[in-house]
Amino acid sequence: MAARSGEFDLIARHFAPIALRDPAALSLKDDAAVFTPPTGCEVVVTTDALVSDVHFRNLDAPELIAKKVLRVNLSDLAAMGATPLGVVLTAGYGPDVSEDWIERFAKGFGKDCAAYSVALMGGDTVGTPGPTFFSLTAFGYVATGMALRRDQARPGDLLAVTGTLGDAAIGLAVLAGDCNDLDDVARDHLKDRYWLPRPRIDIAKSCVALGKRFAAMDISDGLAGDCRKICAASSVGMTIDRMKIPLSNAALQAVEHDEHRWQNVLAGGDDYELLIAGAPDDVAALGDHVTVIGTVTDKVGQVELIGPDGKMAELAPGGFDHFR
Ligand SMILES: Nc1ncnc2c1ncn2[C@@H]1O[C@H](COP(=O)(O)OP(=O)(O)OP(=O)(O)O)[C@@H](O)[C@H]1O
Ligand SMILES: Cc1ncc(C[n+]2csc(CCOP(=O)(O)O)c2C)c(N)n1
Ligand SMILES: [Mg+2]
Repeated sequence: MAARSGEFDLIARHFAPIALRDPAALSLKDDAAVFTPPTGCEVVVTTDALVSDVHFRNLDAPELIAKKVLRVNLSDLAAMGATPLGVVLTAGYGPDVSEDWIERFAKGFGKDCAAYSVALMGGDTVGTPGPTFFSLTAFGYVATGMALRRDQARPGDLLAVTGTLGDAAIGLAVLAGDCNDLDDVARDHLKDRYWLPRPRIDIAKSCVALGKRFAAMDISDGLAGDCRKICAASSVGMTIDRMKIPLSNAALQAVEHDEHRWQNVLAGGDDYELLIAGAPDDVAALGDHVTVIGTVTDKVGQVELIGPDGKMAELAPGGFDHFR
C-alpha cells in the first residue's frame, strides 16, 4: 500500500477544503468550533458511530460509506424536527485503509455536506489496529419548544411512516449474495437503499411547521423494536396493519417470492424512515408524504399486528440490538 500522509496533512488535504465553506470551523486550524444557532431556536445534538462490518461493509465504496455516516445522523436530527447546521467527524482508520480510500471518503462526504447544506465544523483523526470506524456528531436547530419527541403519542392517534420499509435490510441480503430470484432493477434499488438512507428532513420540518402535537422517531433498528420506544416513552400501545406497511416494488417482489422476508421488513432495520403519531386530522395534513399503518391504543406497551388474514397477534419484539 502507498504511504499515507501524516495525520495533519491528511486533515489539511482532504477535510479542510470541505470545512472552508463555513466560518464556524475556523478552517480546522483551532482547538474547537464556534457557532451561534438562529435566534428563537434551540440546538439539537445527536451522535452515531458506524463500524466496519457492523454498520457498513468493508468493501463498500468509500464515497457511499461517507454519505451513510452523515445521513444516519441527519436522520436523527430529522426525527427531532431539526434543520441540520453542522457536524464534527471522528475517523478511526484501520491498517488496510489507503490515502486513496480516505480521499474518496472525503470527496463523498464533502458532496453530501454541500447537498444537505451542512458545515463540517471539526473532528478528530486516529489510526486504529482494529476495524475502521466513524463517529459523527450532528448539530441542528428547531424553533424553541417545537422539537418532535417520542413521548407525545396519545391513544386515538394515527400511526404513519415515510417512504417504504424493509428495502435496506433486503438490500443487505442482496449484497450478501442472496435474493437471486429478484430482477436486476429490484436488486439495484434495494442495494441503493442500503447504501444511501434518505433522511426525511422536509417532512419532519412540515410536522414542526404545522405546530400540532406529533410524536416522531426515525426507524433505524427496525419497526418491531423501534415502535416500542414510542410506546414506552408515551405510555401507549399500537395496532399495526401489515397490509398497510408501504413496500417498494422491489420489496414487494421479495416478500411475494418468500414470505420469510417479512422479517426483514418488520425487524431488519437500516430504514431511516420516520415513524410519526398524531391526531387523525394532523396526520392527514401531512398529505401523501406519509402512509398510515395503524393506530395508537391505550394498551400500554402492547404492539399488535393485524396479519393478511385480518387476525390480530402480538408483534414479536425484534429489531437490531448490538448486544443480543
Ligand atoms: N453511551 C451513551 N451515553 C449517553 N447516552 C447514550 C449513550 N448511548 C446512547 N445514548 C442515548 O440513548 C438514547 C437512545 O440511543 P440510540 O443510539 O438507541 O438512539 P436511536 O435514535 O434510538 O438509534 P440510532 O442509534 O440508530 O440512531 C439517545 O438519547 C442517546 O443519546
Ligand atoms: C454490514 C452490515 N450493515 C448493516 C447491518 C444492519 N445493522 C447494523 S447496525 C443496525 C442498526 C442501526 O445501528 P445503531 O443502532 O448502532 O445506530 C443495523 C440495522 C448489518 N447487520 N451488517
Ligand atoms: Mg434515532
